[in-house]
Amino acid sequence: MDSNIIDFAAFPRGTDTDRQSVAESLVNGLKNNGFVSLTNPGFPDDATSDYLKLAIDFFSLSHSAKMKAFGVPGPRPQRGFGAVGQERTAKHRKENLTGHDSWDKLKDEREYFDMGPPEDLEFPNVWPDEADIPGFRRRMESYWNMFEDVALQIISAIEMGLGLPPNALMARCRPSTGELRMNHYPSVSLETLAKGEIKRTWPHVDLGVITLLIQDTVGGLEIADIGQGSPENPSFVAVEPRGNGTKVNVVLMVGATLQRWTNGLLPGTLHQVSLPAPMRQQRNGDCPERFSGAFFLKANKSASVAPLEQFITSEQPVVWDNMSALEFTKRMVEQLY
Ligand SMILES: O=C(O)CCC(=O)C(=O)O
Ligand SMILES: [Fe+2]
Repeated sequence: MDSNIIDFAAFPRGTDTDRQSVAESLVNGLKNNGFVSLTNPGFPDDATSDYLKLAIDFFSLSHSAKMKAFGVPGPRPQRGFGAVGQERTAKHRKENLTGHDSWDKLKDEREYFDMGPPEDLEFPNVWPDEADIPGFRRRMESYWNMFEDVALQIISAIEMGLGLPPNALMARCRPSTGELRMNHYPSVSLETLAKGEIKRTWPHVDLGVITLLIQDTVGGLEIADIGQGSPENPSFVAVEPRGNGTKVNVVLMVGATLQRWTNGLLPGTLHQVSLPAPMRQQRNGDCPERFSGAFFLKANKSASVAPLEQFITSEQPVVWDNMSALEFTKRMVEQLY
């Protein structure tokens, strides 16, 4: 895998030639490596580090304060707080069961908070008490808009890089039902992780269109190397918080919806959260706590998750069911608990 870092600055601001060049490198990176790391994705200075600081503030609340924003598990878009072990990412991938006798034992050692569009009345957000964490709701709503703006710019770039007419993907995204998440991985003993039933996050593909992922400096995010390994035994490569001395602001991943829209041309990014690279040879001790943030750009609720006609050929027929993006979310989320 090459360094796979793309400077996105020229896409929103450059000439047509610059924009085309960024768009093509982005799509080639997604096709060949399954993800890309972006510098200058378009966030205001310090926004991503401030977002991670807000995550620290939220997860430092008492359990009872966090539970005031509890997100009831169910077949619907995820909202609110989920305690450690509640979401079972392992269940999204049948290969994760290999060598284990029950799904119930495969757990993710992480807690999380999810919010959907600020104005969503059908699946409203749930919030902690303002008195417990003043300004949390206001700041999250503003971050949601910030992440959505950048994600939609990236959709324009992907559209261009794929040679699609303008709006071909955008029309299925807007108004988006994106979800902004914060993750906290508590400190966990290496002995617990070595048993193989509990992971920080089990291998999975996110279900939205694209994911923008930000992480603190602990490390541990790993992405399957396309072309290496097999579905039963993927070959994971660490995606360090900073690459080649360059400040990488965001990791861009392909979700299951975009994989479907492109009929598999852009493969869904298989990823997991494992030990930070320097701890791999260690047997004893604790893996330090870690924080990350993700924006899952999700399609308009009524958009289809079927491939665009441009990607359907006799060699590459459609292999997935057609349904609305909302139905797809419900089916996938239902499997997670
Ligand atoms: O924490 C990370 O780096 C990845 C989190 C993740 O995969 C997710 O929230 O879907
Ligand atoms: Fe993920």
